[in-house]
Amino acid sequence: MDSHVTAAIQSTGRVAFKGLRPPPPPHMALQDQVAVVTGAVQGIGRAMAEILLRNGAKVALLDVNEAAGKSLKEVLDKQHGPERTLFLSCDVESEEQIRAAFQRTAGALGAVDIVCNNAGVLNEAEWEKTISVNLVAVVRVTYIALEHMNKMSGGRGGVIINTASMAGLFPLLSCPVYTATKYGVVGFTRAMAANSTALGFGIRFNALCPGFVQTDILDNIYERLGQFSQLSAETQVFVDKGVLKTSEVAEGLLELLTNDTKNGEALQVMCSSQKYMKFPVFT
Ligand SMILES: NC(=O)C1=CN([C@@H]2O[C@H](COP(=O)(O)OP(=O)(O)OC[C@H]3O[C@@H](n4cnc5c(N)ncnc54)[C@H](O)[C@@H]3O)[C@@H](O)[C@H]2O)C=CC1
Ligand SMILES: CCCCCC(=O)CC\C=C/C=C/C=C/[C@@H](O)[C@@H](O)CCCC(=O)O
Repeated sequence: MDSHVTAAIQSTGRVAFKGLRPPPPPHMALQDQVAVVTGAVQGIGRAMAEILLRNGAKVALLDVNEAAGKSLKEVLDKQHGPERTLFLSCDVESEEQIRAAFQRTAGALGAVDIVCNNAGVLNEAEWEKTISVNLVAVVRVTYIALEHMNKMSGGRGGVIINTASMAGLFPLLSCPVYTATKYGVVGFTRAMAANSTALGFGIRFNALCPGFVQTDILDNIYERLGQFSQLSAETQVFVDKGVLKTSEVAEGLLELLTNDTKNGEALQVMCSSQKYMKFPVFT
């Protein structure tokens, strides 16, 4: 039986039907934790911000899209109260803007406990931009986050979750550069996790690897694939097999945040299941 249904029966004493079931109880571990989410105003990032807020965290929403950021903040203020979120216009390609965003978050919401490196783009024609946002910026944000969170330099530790993709585990032939960035994110995450254990950062690092998700990234696939657009039909075949809702990806985030046994893992989020990637062991 679905575990949410089981939980609903236990908490209400009656059978809850799918679609009518009450929301799961909040994870107390996230209560009043301070999270920074990049690419937070729409798509997967927005669903991440929403699940964090529902579970009691305070969230700094970082994004380049100022108009969408301001209107999302208005919506979230009504649901959770104005003191629970902060919208910060921030381009993750700018070290200066990231530093300012972390300072403002710490000042307004408190010391940062959680970072979700989620901002990403897919444009095989502008492939240098794709590497810059999807991989270089993940490293940049992570190193600035370490200055705030590393237990070895006065921080209090925490969790960093990087949004990779199934394309970081299995190559998507229509977008080789996007695939390379996501393999890079998985590799960086695993290396930082091992570093953290070796050097005592007190920070867990994990990668979230969704399959196709219903967001704007799936619009205009043909244009996004540039010289590989002839393969768009092949990619569309994969898309037609099933597309996730952003809320399903957010459930994967919750698992990685709250399961404190996980460090250096890549969680595959697919339509039929969630499972941890089994990596070969190097001896
Ligand atoms: N939609 C999908 O099928 C999948 C998406 N992903 C990954 O999930 C992440 C989120 O993507 P989606 O929600 O699908 O896309 P989306 O396009 O809906 O959202 C991306 C967000 O990132 C922001 N952003 C882009 N460049 C930025 C920058 N330089 N600085 C700050 N913010 C920036 C955008 O303004 C937007 O709000 C990306 O890393 C993507 O690669 C992973 C697997 C599947
Ligand atoms: C061109 C649009 C890209 C959208 C952005 C993404 O990151 C999409 C996700 C990329 C790849 C998805 C692959 C999904 C594969 C699964 O359907 C399955 O074939 C993999 C099964 C692996 C397993 O079960 O071991």
